[in-house]
Amino acid sequence: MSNLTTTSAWKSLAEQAEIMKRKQMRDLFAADAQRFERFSATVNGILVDYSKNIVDQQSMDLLYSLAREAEVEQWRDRMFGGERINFTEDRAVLHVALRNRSDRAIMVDGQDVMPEVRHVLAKMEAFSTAVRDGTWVGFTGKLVKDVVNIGIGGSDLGPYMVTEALKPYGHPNLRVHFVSNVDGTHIAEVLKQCDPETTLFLVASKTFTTQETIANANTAKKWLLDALLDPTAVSMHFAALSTNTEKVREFGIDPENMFAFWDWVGGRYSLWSAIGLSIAIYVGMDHFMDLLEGAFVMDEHFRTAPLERNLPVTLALLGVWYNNFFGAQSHAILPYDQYLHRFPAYFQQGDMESNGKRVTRDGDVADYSTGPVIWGEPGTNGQHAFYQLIHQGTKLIPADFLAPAQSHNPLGKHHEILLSNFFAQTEALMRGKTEEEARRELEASGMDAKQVDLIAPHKVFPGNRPTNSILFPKLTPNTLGSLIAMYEHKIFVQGVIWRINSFDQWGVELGKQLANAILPELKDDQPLSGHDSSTNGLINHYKKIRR
Ligand SMILES: O=P(O)(O)OC[C@H]1O[C@@H](O)[C@@H](O)[C@@H](O)[C@@H]1O
Repeated sequence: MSNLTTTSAWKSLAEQAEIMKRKQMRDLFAADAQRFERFSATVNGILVDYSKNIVDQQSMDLLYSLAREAEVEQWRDRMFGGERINFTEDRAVLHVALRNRSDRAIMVDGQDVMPEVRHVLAKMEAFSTAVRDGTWVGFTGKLVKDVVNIGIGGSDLGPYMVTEALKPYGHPNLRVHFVSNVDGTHIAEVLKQCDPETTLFLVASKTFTTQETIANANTAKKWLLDALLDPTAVSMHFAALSTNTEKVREFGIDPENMFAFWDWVGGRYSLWSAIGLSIAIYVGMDHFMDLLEGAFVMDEHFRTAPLERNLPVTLALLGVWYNNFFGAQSHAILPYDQYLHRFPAYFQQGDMESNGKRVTRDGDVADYSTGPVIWGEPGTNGQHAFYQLIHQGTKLIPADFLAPAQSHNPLGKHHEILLSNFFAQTEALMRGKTEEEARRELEASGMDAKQVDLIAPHKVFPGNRPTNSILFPKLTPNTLGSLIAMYEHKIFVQGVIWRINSFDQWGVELGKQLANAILPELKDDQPLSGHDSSTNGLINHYKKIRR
């Protein structure tokens, strides 16, 4: 047995869960007029209402004890203190340093990293301002119109999500594009929209060795040079965002145009670093700094608030509650804001690459469930697609609903319609509809008794489906920064409780290794026999039909 499931907090939670499984949230609300006040909190203007969860005060108290027993506070302090908590890669975990807006030093190996952080921010400011105001021109003297970020995973998802989320703040004469997939279609379709004379490429790669990114960057370079015919043009149309100076130089990008970051910035936590240059160019450095500021406010809350009032901690514990005591396999993120349409995809990497682990810090295989499957789509689209299963299916799917009170596009009644759906969904998921209520409704519609018997069971909603509602005034850079940081710390806390290292990603390596072995085997049409029969069969079939 693992240490985790034998702790007293865990055992008490298991007993408590059995009690709570017999309760209905609608009864918990009826019994406690203060339930909303008790189970909601606001940080930096973001209201998180977690009252629509299958918990009572006793459940929450036990969850906070679990966090205490798991030493969440100590681990949090070790992260902020620059300790090498990512022990499998022997690295500190300091994305919080990137948005440290105070003058507090953040130390790694006895050295304050803040001067370097500020230096790169100043360089990003100078560069992004020059591109935005037209001081920076391309090889033929023309202004930049299209910025193409070439990167994948953490070097793509963050800047892509944020530039989509902050479109209302975007420069009117600049377009940003994101090329990630090694499928040539991705870059081909983007380049069709661009003119070599007015395009700036940002090659974003922490390692600068990622196969997809280097392939796309080489294609971009060729496309540029085929048009501009002079190798010196590269320095005016390419910048690199990376930790690997050597590889950047080898690729032919001017070190002047290199924006550095450090091994203590994980890929999926890197949008706050030089990887965010596309954000800074598109929305301007002031707004980028607001994004950092918002994250900093959440960092300070996470660092200093007692567990019982700590939002990331509370959200993490509720996730553990369903994941480990109610058998939930997934968690939905449902933004009622079209600008946040990439937010669920962003946290698919953020959460699943962090907590999709089965080996504990002690090297044992966990005998309990760890990170959930993260998924979601913006409301109201999701309502007309997969909410059926959330409402009436056999699976328990805890969900976060996010919405701004004010729209950037206040057209007619659109926003009220949107928000009425946001409020209605969590109410419906919590209350459900009893058989008696369903029957009464059908009878009132004039249906005869036989038909009512037939239809009523299908109209029953069991309810008791847990949700968090996250409501904020407006999707500003500052609020977005806080929201992202809130989820990052939630993931951190869960990783601590599950005793895993949330900061490595060895799980992506095996596929890379095998692809590298197969690539040379695809060169000629010789049939293969060295793999299993399925892999041989597929490759040999491909070789027959590829031309
Ligand atoms: O930024 P680079 O080094 O190109 O990595 C891009 C992505 O690669 C993947 O394999 C993962 O390891 C991700 O965490 C990472 O964000």
